[in-house]
Amino acid sequence: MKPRTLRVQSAVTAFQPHSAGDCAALARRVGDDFCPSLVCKKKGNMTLAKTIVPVHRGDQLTSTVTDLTYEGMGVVKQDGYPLFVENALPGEEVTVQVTKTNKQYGFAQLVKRLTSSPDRVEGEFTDYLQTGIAPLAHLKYAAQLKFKQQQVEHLFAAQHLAVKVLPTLPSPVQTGYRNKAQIPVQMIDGELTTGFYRKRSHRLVPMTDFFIQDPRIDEIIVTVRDILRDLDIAAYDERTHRGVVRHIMVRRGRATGEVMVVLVVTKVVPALRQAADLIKANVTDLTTLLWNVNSENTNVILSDKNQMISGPGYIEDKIGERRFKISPQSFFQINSTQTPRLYHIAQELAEFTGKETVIDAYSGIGTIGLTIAAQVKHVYGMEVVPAAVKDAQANAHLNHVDNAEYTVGTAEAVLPRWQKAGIKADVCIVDPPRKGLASSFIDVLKEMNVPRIIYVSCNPATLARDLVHFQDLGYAITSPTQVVDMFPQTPHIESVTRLDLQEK
Ligand SMILES: C[S@@+](CC[C@H](N)C(=O)[O-])C[C@H]1O[C@@H](n2cnc3c(N)ncnc32)[C@H](O)[C@@H]1O
Repeated sequence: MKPRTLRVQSAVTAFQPHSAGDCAALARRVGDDFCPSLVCKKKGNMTLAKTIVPVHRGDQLTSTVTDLTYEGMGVVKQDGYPLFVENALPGEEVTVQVTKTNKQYGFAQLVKRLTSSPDRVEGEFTDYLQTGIAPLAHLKYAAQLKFKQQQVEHLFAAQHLAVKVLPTLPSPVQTGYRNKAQIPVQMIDGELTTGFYRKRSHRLVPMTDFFIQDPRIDEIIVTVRDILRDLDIAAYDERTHRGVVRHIMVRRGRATGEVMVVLVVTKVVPALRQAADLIKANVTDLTTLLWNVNSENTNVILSDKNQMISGPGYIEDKIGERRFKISPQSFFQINSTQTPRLYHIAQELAEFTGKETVIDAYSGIGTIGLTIAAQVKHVYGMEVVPAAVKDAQANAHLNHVDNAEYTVGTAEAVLPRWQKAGIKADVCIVDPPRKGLASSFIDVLKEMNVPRIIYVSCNPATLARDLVHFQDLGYAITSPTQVVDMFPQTPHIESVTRLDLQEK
């Protein structure tokens, strides 16, 4: 198809007669569904503007990138209609071709970069950008840190939250930092192939260097892949539901060097016995090997069915001076060099005196609670994954901590039980997953009059929502938000904020 070439800006003003397409552009500029032009209004012509898209698939346009989305894509606008473009940075002049349009926004592909941003890292990052492994790999690290701080500022401003956001704390290690990999496999040209899914798809981009993972983990994945290839063990095909291996998962303790290999399989076939022998012989630093049997038609990677093949079924790693047992299903912070710094910030903000009863909500394997246990009177933790709670209990023992206890259950179900039991907490540290806190959980914290909250967040959008809820209930945000870069080269944002219940 021959590309249509478009003008970049429409010159319509509020008083000029204009076409339906221009109505759409004007409406978008003021963020309304209807054309705001006085000419239209006079005529009573309230065009439903958002249904008109000013570009079509195949169109080419040349424009300046105005912004970077929270997913790290450049934004180019045609008459106010945003197009998202991979590998395009703010300030760069680009020619793009439209690949897809929706009502509110579209996607376009870079055809040519006419100017380069001073923040651009020279190099070829296409695989990382298109799979979403490292969507910010093309942005200099200092600019990544600024981008994350600004993302939080924008989200707070949108919720009218007057909270200062401190400059992002850089990660000591910016590539090769991930201590865990969950790598999908597919048959490509008859061979079991490792890689990563192209964004918004399950099409595998073949890959063996995963850039942000511990390089030893990358080596182990290739070793395991070659063993599976030699034994003709097929990758699972989610369209036909045939094949065996779905994912290769590897965890490696940064401080201990202990290695866990988990093959996620649909069924345990006889050839896996030989695979086990070869993995044990060739992964010389192997600590434990498991099969995780997942026969469901699902995007969830691990089932709860582990079959132990060798070793104890877990590895150990250290955060600061403490040692932690980590099972396959348990959450463990993936950036081991930055985790102690994140916890230290939370601890400093809490200003413990030794007399506090602390709730460690969303406690995982107990890493936060056990890190602070020596500075407080008692820790109560709750966590939804039973294996993680077992690990937390074992970790209390391992670290000679006798003032911490852990309960299985959702935070929103366990907290009301503790309220009924008369538990009085001085501080609650929350560290929820990306969906943030259940609103009923926040309500119960207020009913229990928990005076101080330390909010460790991995999603500033839900953080902003939850801070508004806390404020509405009488909490004040009493610290700036400290952004901590746990995920270099990616747009993921971790932060810590303190709130205090205000006296009436
Ligand atoms: C971001 S992790 C934090 C874990 C731990 N604080 C740490 O630093 O390692 C969130 C944890 O919340 C758990 N989780 C998810 N939803 C939950 C819920 N509704 N109630 C309790 N725990 C939940 C997850 O299994 C995970 O262990």
